[in-house]
Amino acid sequence: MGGVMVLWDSYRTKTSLLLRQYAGPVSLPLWHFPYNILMLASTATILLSTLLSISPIIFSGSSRTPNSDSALCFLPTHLQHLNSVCSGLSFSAQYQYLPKHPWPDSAWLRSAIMFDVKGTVAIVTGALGGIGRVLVRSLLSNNVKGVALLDINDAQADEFQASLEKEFGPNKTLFLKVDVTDFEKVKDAFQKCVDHFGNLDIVVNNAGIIGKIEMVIKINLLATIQISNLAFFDFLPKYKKGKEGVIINIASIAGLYPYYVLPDYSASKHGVVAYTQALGSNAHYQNTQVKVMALCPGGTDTDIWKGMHEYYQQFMNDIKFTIQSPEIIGESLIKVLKKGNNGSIWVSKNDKPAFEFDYKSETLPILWKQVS
Ligand SMILES: NC(=O)C1=CN([C@@H]2O[C@H](COP(=O)(O)OP(=O)(O)OC[C@H]3O[C@@H](n4cnc5c(N)ncnc54)[C@H](O)[C@@H]3O)[C@@H](O)[C@H]2O)C=CC1
Ligand SMILES: CCCCCC(=O)CC\C=C/C=C/C=C/[C@@H](O)[C@@H](O)CCCC(=O)O
Repeated sequence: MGGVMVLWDSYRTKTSLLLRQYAGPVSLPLWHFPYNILMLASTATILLSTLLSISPIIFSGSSRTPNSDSALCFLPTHLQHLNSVCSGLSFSAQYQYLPKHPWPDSAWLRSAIMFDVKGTVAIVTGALGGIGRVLVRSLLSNNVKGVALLDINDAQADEFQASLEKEFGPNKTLFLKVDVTDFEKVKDAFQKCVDHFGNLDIVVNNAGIIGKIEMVIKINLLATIQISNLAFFDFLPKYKKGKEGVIINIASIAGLYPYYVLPDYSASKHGVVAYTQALGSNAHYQNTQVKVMALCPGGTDTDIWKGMHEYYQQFMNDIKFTIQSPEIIGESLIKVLKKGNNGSIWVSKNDKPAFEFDYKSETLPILWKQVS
């Protein structure tokens, strides 16, 4: 490979490994330098290599905290070269994330590398609930080919499908009555979805409850893991229409902070977040080209709150958080689908569109406030 490569990563071992395996004639391992120095070094590299007419390859390898310091920067004209190099590096997911800094960027570049929702097929679990309905509508307004609606409750399925048909045209949805804890039925539903729509690109694990502990763990955590595995290993790699498939797990901000009002629910959602980050590592991505991300809503106005045990009701007033309208979760889903890095965790609260969760800046101040 001809060119200049600049690598930075908080994980020195991985970076060294990559250098050993892939580095070109000139490589600059910069793991201990502050971000600003790295950016300067990268700028100089781009300028120099452009002068010398060679291709600069500049990327970070931070798979754990894909945030501002994991920016991947390159010149549009070198995209092809980058593509070929990155595909051999298991880093291809990283260039979904475009820099939050003044590197060359363009509408063309973004559209060339963002996940394209148009024409895809999605499965949404818990599709008839408050958030589920919004997710389905949002996918359809973004021109997906079809959505399979999975829910244990079929009471309003016909009515909901009829309203979708009126809004988005015929044959866009397939309702399947499925309990997500019944894995055989889930597998059957996945196959029916593929038979019906011809492919499968997006799986949204949204079904969730508060209630009896066993059911909370089974539905919120176990079923999310089982369905993600089914999608990740069996269905998405085989049936995705484009380069990538995507799994989005709907967790909660109660999966990011210990939510003492609902300890078991909070535990189940922490599990979902941890599982998402683990399966969403680039070591897995390189085998399947499937991204795994989580979206964590804040308190949202749906029927889930009705399932709350009366013991916990007494604490509700202790926690001051705004209850947002479910609508914002639809917009957030599309943002995460298009822009999310593999393994990234997103928050959507207080009626604001999703932002990527950064443990360093978000968790520590709140935990500090709670203990002091
Ligand atoms: N509403 C809120 O404040 C927040 C909700 N969430 C999460 O969002 C997701 C959706 O919740 P909401 O729409 O608020 O609740 P919801 O109660 O309105 O909807 C949940 C849907 O899941 C379905 N469902 C329940 N058990 C199922 C099973 N075993 N198999 C298949 N479907 C099943 C229900 O029939 C219902 O349609 C859940 O995972 C929840 O934990 C996360 C953060 C905040
Ligand atoms: C009855 C609960 C229904 C379950 C639906 C949810 O997922 C609720 C999640 C909503 C609120 C969680 C609040 C957690 C609050 C605290 O841990 C707090 O200290 C963190 C606040 C930080 C923030 O606003 O992001």
